[in-house]
Amino acid sequence: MKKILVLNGPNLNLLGTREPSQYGTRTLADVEALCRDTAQRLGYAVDFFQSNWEGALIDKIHEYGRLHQEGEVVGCVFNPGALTHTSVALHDAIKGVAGLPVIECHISNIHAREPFRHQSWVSPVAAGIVMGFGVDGYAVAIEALARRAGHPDKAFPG
Ligand SMILES: O=C1C[C@@](O)(C(=O)O)C[C@@H](O)[C@@H]1O
Repeated sequence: MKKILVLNGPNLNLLGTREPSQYGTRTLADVEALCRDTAQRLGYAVDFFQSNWEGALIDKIHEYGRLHQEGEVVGCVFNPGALTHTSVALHDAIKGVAGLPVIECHISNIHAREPFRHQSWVSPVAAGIVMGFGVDGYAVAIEALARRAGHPDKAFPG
């Protein structure tokens, strides 16, 4: 079964208790279950990873860039957290593994928030962006990757 990497950056381990008015009450474990269910329905497996460390996220992007070239991985759903707004290194990592489709995913609509959140270093190198749908956005991003990978019949049922 081909894989989708779901990658989460800093502070997303706190989901459930972190600013619930902004991010809701579902935990990262709930997000993982949602991602696994959605991917399984579409015929994919999920590798799920969270880190508060920029370098660990960069290493994962490099690793899954290689796995994508080998045909094992169809893409990555990436919520970079606050690194979205600061990290040229993540921008370069995604650019450096050109070919790995990365869907940038945010729980909140970053454009409806503070001005410092309006800039994303990831957007220019993303295959697509999902934001503002709460944690359901992860499922939307996985379905979008499945469509990209050539299973339009299985994506967005109903
Ligand atoms: O950590 C996060 C979460 C976030 O990426 C989101 O999912 O809405 C938005 C970022 O601005 C913030 O720093």
